[in-house]
Amino acid sequence: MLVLGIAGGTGSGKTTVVNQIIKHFPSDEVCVISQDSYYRATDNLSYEERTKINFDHPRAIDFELLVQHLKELKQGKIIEQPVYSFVTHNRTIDTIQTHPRKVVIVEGILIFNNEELRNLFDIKIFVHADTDERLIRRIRRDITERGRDIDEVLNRYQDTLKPMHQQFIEPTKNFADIIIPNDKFNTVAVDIVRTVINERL
Ligand SMILES: Nc1ncnc2c1ncn2[C@@H]1O[C@H](COP(=O)(O)OP(=O)(O)O)[C@@H](O)[C@H]1O
Ligand SMILES: Nc1ccn([C@@H]2O[C@H](COP(=O)(O)O)[C@@H](O)[C@H]2O)c(=O)n1
Repeated sequence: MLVLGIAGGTGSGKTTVVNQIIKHFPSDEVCVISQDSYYRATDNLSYEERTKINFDHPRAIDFELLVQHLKELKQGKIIEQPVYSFVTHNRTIDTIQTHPRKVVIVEGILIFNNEELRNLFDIKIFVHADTDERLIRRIRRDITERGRDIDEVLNRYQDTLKPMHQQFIEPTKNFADIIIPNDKFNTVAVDIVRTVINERL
């Protein structure tokens, strides 16, 4: 099994890069785990209280469960990956059965921040896009796909997202084996990653 970690700031294009990588592999050879699925369950909080959570701080993530699940996949076990709702800001009651595959990809903003998780990756990739580009993408995506309005996105950006990115995400670029510049769609970099995967398998 080859485990890839793909990190990068919000809107850098992690999900897009993952989708470009996996479309060239048969579906029974690759699986994806998203850090977003592992936001902590907060059933004890009201919706109003959940909107105030700092979702860009490492403590918002259930790294214990994420590490446990990745270890179980490595042991050949099937896991129940949680399903998270960006609309309710909470885990849903659903899970996705995720099977161990030859290639396992873990993607998320903070995955290189946790040492135990970081040490489970065979290849570490950081997707980079400029700050203004990421903010533009985030505004578009969160309004069309995540049920937000412009004030929500900009307030969150100023209050937590930008400072947390500088403190917890950008420094982890130093852990990367490969940095993908993704201000424009970068098919060359994706081809290189696919070649590296094929060579290692
Ligand atoms: N290279 C790119 N050029 C233009 N838009 C992009 C690029 N990569 C991703 N996007 C768009 O930006 C938004 C955020 O991308 P996404 O892959 O979801 O980022 P992330 O997973 O890092 O938050 C999506 O709407 C996606 O289509
Ligand atoms: N309820 C939530 C939970 C997280 N976020 C934001 O998601 C970003 C990480 O996801 P990406 O797909 O963009 O990597 C992160 O920056 C959180 O602020 C949210 O808005 N609401």
